Amino acid sequence: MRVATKICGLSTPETLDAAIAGGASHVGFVFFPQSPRHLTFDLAAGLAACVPARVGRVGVFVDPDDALLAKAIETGRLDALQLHKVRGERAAAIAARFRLPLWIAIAIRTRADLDQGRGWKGIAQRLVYDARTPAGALPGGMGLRFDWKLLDGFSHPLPWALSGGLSPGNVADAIGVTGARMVDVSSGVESAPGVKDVDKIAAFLQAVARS
Ligand SMILES: O=C(O)c1ccccc1NCC(=O)[C@H](O)[C@H](O)COP(=O)(O)O
Repeated sequence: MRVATKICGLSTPETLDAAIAGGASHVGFVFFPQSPRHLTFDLAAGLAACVPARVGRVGVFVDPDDALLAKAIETGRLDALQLHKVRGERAAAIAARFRLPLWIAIAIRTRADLDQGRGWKGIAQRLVYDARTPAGALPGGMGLRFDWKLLDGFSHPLPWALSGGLSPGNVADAIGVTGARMVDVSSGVESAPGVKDVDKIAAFLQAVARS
């Protein structure tokens, strides 16, 4: 079965088209003003209108309030919400109010970090294993990877995606080592922070399709 791929942090029609044409299963729209990939609601609306029904639109948020979520869901026509730095109770309230699948980002540095995933059963639909970033840095999109061997033998409580520091050059290895059925990339398909590169997107998706 083909490995699903989310290309995250898209912000132009050309790079969105490259992701869709290359076979991405999901595209990620970031709603976090501190990020170089942050989308205005107008931009999100324009991009969302170009995404076919077979491709999922995932909104990426850092501890968002309801007003941001409501506007982003409406303009970005979101199919799922990826949440960073959100506690269980708050996430449950978001799920109850907005009735969309939750993808929870788990920041990984040690094997013990993986265990946090167990608390999300019954609240989230997917875990996104990403590398823990330094204090004060963005919680994602930093091109940092964790030790994939930490996933060896781990019994995953939920469907999961592998994220953090993936690139066209290492994604096949990453899939081979971890057995991931879904991968997520942002800076590995950029030429500068926030600037996606159509050739890198195509190369990444080709590498995934070959694995
Ligand atoms: O991408 C961002 O700017 C971002 C900002 C704040 C929270 C999350 C963010 N991205 C989340 C993602 O899903 C990225 O694809 C993931 O962290 C992997 O990024 P990278 O290591 O650059 O491939």
